[in-house]
Amino acid sequence: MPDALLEVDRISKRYGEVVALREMTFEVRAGEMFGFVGSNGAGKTTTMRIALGVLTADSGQVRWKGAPLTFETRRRIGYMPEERGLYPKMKVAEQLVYLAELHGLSAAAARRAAGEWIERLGLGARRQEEVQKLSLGNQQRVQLAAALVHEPEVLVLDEPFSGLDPVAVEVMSQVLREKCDDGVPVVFSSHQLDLVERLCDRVGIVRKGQMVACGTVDELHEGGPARVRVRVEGAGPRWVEALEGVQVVDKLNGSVVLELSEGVDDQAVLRAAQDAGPVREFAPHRPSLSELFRNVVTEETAA
Ligand SMILES: Nc1ncnc2c1ncn2[C@@H]1O[C@H](COP(=O)(O)OP(=O)(O)OP(=O)(O)O)[C@@H](O)[C@H]1O
Repeated sequence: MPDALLEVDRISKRYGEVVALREMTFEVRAGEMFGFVGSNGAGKTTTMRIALGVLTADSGQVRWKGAPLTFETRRRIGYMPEERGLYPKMKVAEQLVYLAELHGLSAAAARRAAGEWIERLGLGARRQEEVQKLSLGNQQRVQLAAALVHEPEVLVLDEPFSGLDPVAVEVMSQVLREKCDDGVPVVFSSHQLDLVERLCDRVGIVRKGQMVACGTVDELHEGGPARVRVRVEGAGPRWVEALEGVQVVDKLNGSVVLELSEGVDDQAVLRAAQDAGPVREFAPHRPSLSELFRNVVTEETAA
């Protein structure tokens, strides 16, 4: 397993009475895309702000390559804040050149990098427009360019996909994947779980300021109850209701997803299905990230 590049180690943070983070912990490795998911108010933005040094933690530590983050190492992070933070009256190209120079690039290198990202992100026709006059999605493209223009060694992006049209989602996904392939770790938060599942190597689910599950989607499911997806032609729900320790947890395009309690023999379920009618589908069911997330949120509500 490759070494962690960015480590968030037991970070806690309160805002007055509100406990925003409780020992939040995770790590991101070279070339890895890490998806950060959680309900509204779970603590994602707070974590990212602390990782960036925009906000200080009450306790815990953020490390880059094993050493605590310093002002210097923070400059190597490409950040896309949730509140976006562009200068509204500045023109697109001017803004990107300015931000690149702020990160230490020479004037010539800044102009070159800004020009490259403007083209890459499909902003060529907008380069001389004021940011405030752009559509929300285009402003977001500029924001991504701003996070990338100084060739960062790690990318931390707060909801980079929100509000983007499908083409922009693809452009952004490709850019992030390329960065990962170059070895740059990418962390991003999102409520679009299908997208997170499709793009990310690993996922962290945050609940009430804590990391409650972290790993690949397969790892997150490990140890969970067995599930099978079954489609019996022309059969209603009766045959399942008659089975002990089996319950329907989902319905998908004419199939049902069954959860089997420990000790239930899946072959007995198959036989019961065959008795009910012609079986057109019978397969192990791997839960989607949305399903896993729903389980966590349900636990939260029940807690
Ligand atoms: N400046 C602040 N003052 C007081 N409380 C705050 C402040 N910022 C955040 N909080 C609280 O801290 C908790 C974590 O908020 P945070 O914005 O980190 O969540 P989030 O996971 O990013 O949510 P969302 O998905 O809605 O963006 C919430 O309870 C929020 O109300």
